[in-house]
Amino acid sequence: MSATLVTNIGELTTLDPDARVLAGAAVVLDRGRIAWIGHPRQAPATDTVYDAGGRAALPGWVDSHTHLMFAGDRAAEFEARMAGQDYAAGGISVTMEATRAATDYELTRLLMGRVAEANAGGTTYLETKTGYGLDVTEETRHARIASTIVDQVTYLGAHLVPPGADGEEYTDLVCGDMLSAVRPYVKWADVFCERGAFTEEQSRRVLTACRDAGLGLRVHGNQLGPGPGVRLAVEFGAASVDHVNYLDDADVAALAGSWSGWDAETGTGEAGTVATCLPACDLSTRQPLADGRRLLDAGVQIALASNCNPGTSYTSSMAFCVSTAVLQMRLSLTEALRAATMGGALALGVQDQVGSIEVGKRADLQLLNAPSSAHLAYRPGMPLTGAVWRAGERVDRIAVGSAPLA
Ligand SMILES: N=CN[C@@H](CCC(=O)O)C(=O)O
Ligand SMILES: [Zn+2]
Repeated sequence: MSATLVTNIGELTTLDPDARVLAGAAVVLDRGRIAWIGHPRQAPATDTVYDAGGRAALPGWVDSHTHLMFAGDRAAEFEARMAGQDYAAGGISVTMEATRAATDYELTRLLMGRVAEANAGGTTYLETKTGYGLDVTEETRHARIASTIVDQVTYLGAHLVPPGADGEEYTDLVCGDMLSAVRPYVKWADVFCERGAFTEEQSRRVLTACRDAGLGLRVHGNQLGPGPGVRLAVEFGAASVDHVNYLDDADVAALAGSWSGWDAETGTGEAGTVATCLPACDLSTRQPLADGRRLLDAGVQIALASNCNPGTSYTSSMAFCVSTAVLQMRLSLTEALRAATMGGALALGVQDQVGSIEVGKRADLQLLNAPSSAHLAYRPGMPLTGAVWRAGERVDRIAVGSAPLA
């Protein structure tokens, strides 16, 4: 792989610990890493030069919460919701049926198409979950396929008790044979702790078994109403709790307390539980937007993620999440950019590798078709992604769609 100089960058938002924003900068990408940052006139010689033409550059998005391993869609459910029906966890079983019926080839193609779409929108680091298999064979198949395509895979056997199964027996399976079978392919485990999905007691069993199996933990919590998800996540030292739409003062205090050993100035210390806000999902389910402002003001580290899935958030656009966070959640642009990059990296435990433009980190960056990153919120919905490099390679030019019609 040859070294590339990206030069004539109008505004370089590094999101490094000093929050440096450089005017008229250049970056060298070498062997998949960021090798140099500075003034174009001092740049070392490279094989390739890319003239950014005064465009803005920033780190690639880190999307720490997706459910990309699925077949089929649920447009009819979406339309019914827009006509007034509430979202219910039971819709997951519709996707389970379609996904179980898809071949390995079909699932691989669908997942690769979705990753390509995300890359083309500036996402360079992706987590995805299982959770539409819901039996030992299918959860394992989905985890195996996903592990060959995305950066990190999360085991979500505890997404829904499949139709016809007994909740307690199914929880035993999630904690037993299913966990053993998926274990080689996953780094994290998650549980949907919510009315209509898994109870506090069942969630506790899942988190205990998965922790004992050496997996890092995350929780879907407080999405559809107040509940024990946030409290459990903090108690178990989960890396993140995601959704966080309905929080009481004790939930916010627990999350803030988990960050007491963290130095926000330097971005070092003992990480707590990241609160992951999913604004695209909140809009698509007509839930109140997660109160990222309140969480930040309390000292909680937050992430923004797409939650791309066919039920509640069929978009992988992190730019859309960033504009919504600024326009509707009252985050500053810098707070939103940080949450969509370093916040996601923290939630995935890879803050030393990705999430900012710093020498030594993976060469993940995006150029905007705009002179400053403010345009992401200033011109919402516009096609602002210019060029995207992941580990030093361009990934924005793959013409592949995620939803083949035949
Ligand atoms: N809340 C649980 N899981 C997904 C929705 C999955 C679905 O409805 O298919 C979510 O994060 O929103
Ligand atoms: Zn989710």
